[in-house]
Amino acid sequence: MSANPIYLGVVGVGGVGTAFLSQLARLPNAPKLVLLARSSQTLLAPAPAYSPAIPPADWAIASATPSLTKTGALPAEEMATYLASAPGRAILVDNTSDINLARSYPTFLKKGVSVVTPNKKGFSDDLSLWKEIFSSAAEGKALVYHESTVGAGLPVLSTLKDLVATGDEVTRIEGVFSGTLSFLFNTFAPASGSSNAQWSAVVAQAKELGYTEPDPRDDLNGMDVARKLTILARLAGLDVSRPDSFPIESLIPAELASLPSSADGISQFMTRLPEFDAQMANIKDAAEKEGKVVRYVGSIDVASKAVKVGLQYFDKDSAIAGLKGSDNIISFYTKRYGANPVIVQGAGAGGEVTAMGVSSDLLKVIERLH
Ligand SMILES: NC(=O)C1=CN([C@@H]2O[C@H](COP(=O)(O)OP(=O)(O)OC[C@H]3O[C@@H](n4cnc5c(N)ncnc54)[C@H](OP(=O)(O)O)[C@@H]3O)[C@@H](O)[C@H]2O)C=CC1
Ligand SMILES: N[C@@H](CC=O)C(=O)O
Ligand code: NA
Repeated sequence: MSANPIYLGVVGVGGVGTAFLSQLARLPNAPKLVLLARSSQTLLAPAPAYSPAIPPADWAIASATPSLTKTGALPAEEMATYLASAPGRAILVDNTSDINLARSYPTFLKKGVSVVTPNKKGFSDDLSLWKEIFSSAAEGKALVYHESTVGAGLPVLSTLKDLVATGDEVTRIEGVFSGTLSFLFNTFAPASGSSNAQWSAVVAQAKELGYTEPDPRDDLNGMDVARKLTILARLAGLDVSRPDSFPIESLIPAELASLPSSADGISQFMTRLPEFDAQMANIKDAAEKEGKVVRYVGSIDVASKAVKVGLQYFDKDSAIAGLKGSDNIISFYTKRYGANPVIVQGAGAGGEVTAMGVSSDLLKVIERLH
């Protein structure tokens, strides 16, 4: 451990959070884990010494550790104060998809607590929140990294930031931005061979594999892709006001659109989805009749400020049609690279690959805080 230890708070121990904790345990010179929280419970290393630290292990092991302070859910303000009062620089890792925690990033940042997260909500909601996050970071001399908000651990944001920072002009960004929707269409309507899989069964499989958002309707309604495009558009210099400020094609059957957003609503949705398998089969068949496959894609045209999210047909021998598993493919067209785009491709969802983006961001913050 270095002479100036860094203190870490981690919120969220689901698919990504658990994989992140196991990666944290293997990092050289890992920061001291002093706060670990899930929706209704919080573990703290006792102040004022912030010692003993919490072992970077899964929730069951960490919460069985003696000598930790255990409480219920802590308000974000209290977490920020606890981390900011540690005897060294502190970092919050938010592994939830909670909009309220994301709205509190400015509170952490103004107090000098850096933020690392795969949570898209803070960076894709109102433009005012985006601006407040970065002005608060400047005010608190803290850092913000969110690579896994687009393309999971794939180097999507770092590539775009490097292109922009070195004076290239990004003209267009396009591709497949959802690991879940990629997996669904690659499995349900493969470009080679055939599949008898029912849409609802593949949705259940994507949820089981940890590809979907905590609420899979956020993937199927196109909002997850819209949020990613909002983040990319903003980094490319466009002032997108909100993720619903452009048209988004939803794959949620109209009859299921008004189910509640609660856990019970998710379970009702998953139970009733098989009733609508024929609708998705029709979409697949319509593409097949033209000798093509259907895929869910997005694009940003920087000059016209047009952002599009929805279904499109592709030739079976195209790169997008040939994607496998949960792969994303993201093409950056720029002035410098001309007609041949910079392409980033690989798994775009899953606990381990998403946690990798969080862990590598954490390493960048640690390096830059010293
Ligand atoms: N899964 C993936 O492939 C990818 C995920 N992401 C993003 O990563 C984040 C996490 O996803 P994932 O791990 O799959 O989600 P999960 O649903 O598996 O886990 C979410 C975790 O957050 C906790 N949580 C939720 N709300 C709060 C809150 N208000 N306070 C404290 N803890 C809370 C939950 O607590 P509890 O355990 O008590 O329920 C749970 O531990 C999301 O923002 C997602 O968009 C990004 C890229 C890819
Ligand atoms: N649910 C998302 C997870 C990554 O952002 C997806 O499927 O792409
Ligand atoms: Na990424």
